[in-house]
Amino acid sequence: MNNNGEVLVAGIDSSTQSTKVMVCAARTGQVVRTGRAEHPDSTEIDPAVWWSALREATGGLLDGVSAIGVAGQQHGMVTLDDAGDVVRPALLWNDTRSAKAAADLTSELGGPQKWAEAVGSVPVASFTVTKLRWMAENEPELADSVARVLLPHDWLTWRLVGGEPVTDRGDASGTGYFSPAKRAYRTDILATAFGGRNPELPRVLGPAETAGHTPDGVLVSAGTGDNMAAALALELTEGDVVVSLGTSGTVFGVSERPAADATGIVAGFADATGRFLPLACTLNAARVLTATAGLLGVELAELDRLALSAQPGADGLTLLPYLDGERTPNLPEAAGTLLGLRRTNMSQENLARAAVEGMLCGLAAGLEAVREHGTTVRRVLLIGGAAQSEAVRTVAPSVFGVPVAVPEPAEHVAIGAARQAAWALAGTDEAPAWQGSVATRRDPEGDDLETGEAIRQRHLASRALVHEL
Ligand SMILES: Nc1ncnc2c1ncn2[C@@H]1O[C@H](COP(=O)(O)OP(=O)(O)O)[C@@H](O)[C@H]1O
Ligand SMILES: O=C(CO)[C@@H](O)[C@H](O)COP(=O)(O)O
Repeated sequence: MNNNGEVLVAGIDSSTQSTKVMVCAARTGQVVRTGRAEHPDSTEIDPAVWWSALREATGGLLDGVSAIGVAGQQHGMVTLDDAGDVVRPALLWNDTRSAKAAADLTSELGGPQKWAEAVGSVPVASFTVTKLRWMAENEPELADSVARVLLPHDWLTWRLVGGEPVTDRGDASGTGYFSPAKRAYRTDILATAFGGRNPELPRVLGPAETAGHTPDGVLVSAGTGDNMAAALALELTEGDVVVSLGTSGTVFGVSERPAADATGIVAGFADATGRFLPLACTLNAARVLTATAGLLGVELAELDRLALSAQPGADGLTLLPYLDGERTPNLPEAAGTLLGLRRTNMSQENLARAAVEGMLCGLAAGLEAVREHGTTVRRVLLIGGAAQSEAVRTVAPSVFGVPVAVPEPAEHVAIGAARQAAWALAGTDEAPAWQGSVATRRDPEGDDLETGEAIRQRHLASRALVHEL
């Protein structure tokens, strides 16, 4: 409670690049305090680093807070031994070493269709199940000492409350051994993947259930995956589709029905309310812009200025921005490609524009896929770090071909985790109605739709040419 007698809740977002904290009024969602701490740039990480970041980001902010919710980057493999100690550094969602394990597992279970039916998704290197297979094959002695497997948010929640580890449907649905439709683990799939081993899994809590209490008596909610938390913050209704531009680029909407896409483009996740969250994810989003800015030797604001001073289409330059490999399309070993260079178009402006367009085209393909799988797309809600970019905000409506709204404030994952905490505290059937955020909206104008379509088609043709897709 604060000095005005208002009940306070805290949401924590432990995502790829940083931990963010939002302390909010439980009744309205108004943000009263914020905190942040950075993570190292690596695809494997000792979970103790997340714990230090959580303590740093929350330092002094939790006084008077009645409930906490933790949202985390999805899929990361946290392995614990009998004593509860970490067996090896966590392998993160963007670590592609398990690409072959993913392909092997896909055929062993009878192909993509069987996987989509069993767990809602076809596994790629991001999924926890593939990382366990990789560990079983490459580190069998370490695998033998694994007594329990958790996800990043499960582990942090457990560090806060102790006792029996728990998770929620949303995050569990990204493991590859949980069926969102049946709301149950597939321990048979886990054992097959992990060389016959049967590690303990966290108990799956309902959306408003309590994970436990901190030693100071603060309630901790079930927590969830970062994309699920963002969906909870934005109170999505039919027709709203989120595009999140963080380390990953994600496209998702809330659905009453589970998805089962045998092409593997759309993952059939669960959300944090009891519904479903069909989602497409790219490995290359905000960092395409930071890497391009680095190459050009400019700050992000200057990258924006350069991109906006080039013509749409970057005078024929196309960047396939697979700088960290790619997940959608499934090209884990790919590198980036710049096509269409001419002496006359080799400018900083065109390269900056091609970076923005190339990143957004990857998301446009995801948008098309979620649409094909039954999600109505009336407008895009643009969130995540790179939604702060003026160039991204300007180019997105034409490349996506729909109106784009940019809600404020920006840390929606942490706000969603805080809303879940307020829900668990209230113990009501529905999450508390919060005031929501004001969004600035831009519609495609004039020739934007034709221009965007031409940019998308050129991107797809370039993809097909380089990667034989
Ligand atoms: N104005 C901006 N233009 C482009 N990128 C930005 C801008 N502001 C922040 N970013 C980028 O957003 C990323 C962080 O976004 P965030 O959603 O917090 O990522 P994650 O959740 O994956 O940790 C960083 O790569 C950062 O450089
Ligand atoms: O793997 C996925 C979604 O399936 C990623 O979206 C991760 O959940 C990481 O999110 P960010 O740190 O990029 O927000």
